[in-house]
Amino acid sequence: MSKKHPIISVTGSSGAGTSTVKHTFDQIFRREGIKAVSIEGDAFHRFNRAEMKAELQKRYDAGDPTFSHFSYEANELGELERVFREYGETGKGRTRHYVHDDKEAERYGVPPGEFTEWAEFANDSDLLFYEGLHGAVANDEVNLPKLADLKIGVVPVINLEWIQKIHRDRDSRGYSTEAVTDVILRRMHAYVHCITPQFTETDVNFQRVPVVDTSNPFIARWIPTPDESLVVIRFKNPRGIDFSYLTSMIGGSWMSRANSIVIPGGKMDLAMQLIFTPMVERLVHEARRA
Ligand SMILES: Nc1ncnc2c1ncn2[C@@H]1O[C@H](COP(=O)(O)OP(=O)(O)OP(=O)(O)O)[C@@H](O)[C@H]1O
Ligand SMILES: O=C(CO)[C@H](O)[C@H](O)COP(=O)(O)O
Repeated sequence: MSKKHPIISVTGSSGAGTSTVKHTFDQIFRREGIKAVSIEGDAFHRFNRAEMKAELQKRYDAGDPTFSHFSYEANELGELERVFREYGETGKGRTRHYVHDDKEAERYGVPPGEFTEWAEFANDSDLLFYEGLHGAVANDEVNLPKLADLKIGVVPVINLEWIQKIHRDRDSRGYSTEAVTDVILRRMHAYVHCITPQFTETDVNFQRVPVVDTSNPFIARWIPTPDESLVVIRFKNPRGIDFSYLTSMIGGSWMSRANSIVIPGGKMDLAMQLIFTPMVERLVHEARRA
């Protein structure tokens, strides 16, 4: 935990919607005049695309079919922890980008499947914002939840998560449905062992639940829209959360448990703004006084 240089960590599986949540935070930062530095989880992959392919084959040949980008060992989590710690202590740090597609290649000047060089953060930021696969990992080697001040989980129910991943990977990254299906299958072991445990560490989880039939996610023609879904929002520690304010401001919402509310899918952006604006303001206010 860092008072002077706070860290917000948004964690979700591939296709869960963490980039979409980042847009909402960008709006909060802009409106509140907050200077945030952002890092992407994919920057901390251990291998570039060609190296990863070779590593997968090597491990497969050695009898391990479970290795994937979700595995701890496929990522530089020690380096991520070092960046969190350094930022918390000094406000400094570094990151890079993993380039996924031609559009990003044009933007960063590096071919798809490669990393950019590491670059230092801009000076004088108010907070660090992480978005990716492993922002709340606590294992024998690292403890990221201890270093982050606000931890958020983005976890659609799994059929929806797969639909979102299939459509995003097909439309923007040029993969076939079959290729994405193979990746989903290969990642399942690490999904259970490395991804899901993080959502008991997070302070607030957002779980999008479709209210249309997604029983065969591999043939879904489009991603269920916000109007075709509900979102369950669960607070790890409900103390201090003004549920009656939230349910009165968010039309059609209700409490489903003492620490959870359910909102219409189209109100997710509004709910995030109502929930996180005061939390972010408090973090930055305390940091400026520290
Ligand atoms: N709340 C939502 N309502 C409707 N569609 C959504 C929602 N959240 C995400 N999506 C869609 O799901 C797809 C994946 O979302 P996004 O790119 O944000 O995932 P991600 O978690 O950042 O993935 P990755 O980490 O692999 O880049 C996108 O097509 C996005 O438009
Ligand atoms: O989104 C991902 C993980 O969060 C990607 O699957 C991972 O970054 C590998 O990317 P690519 O298939 O483009 O090499």
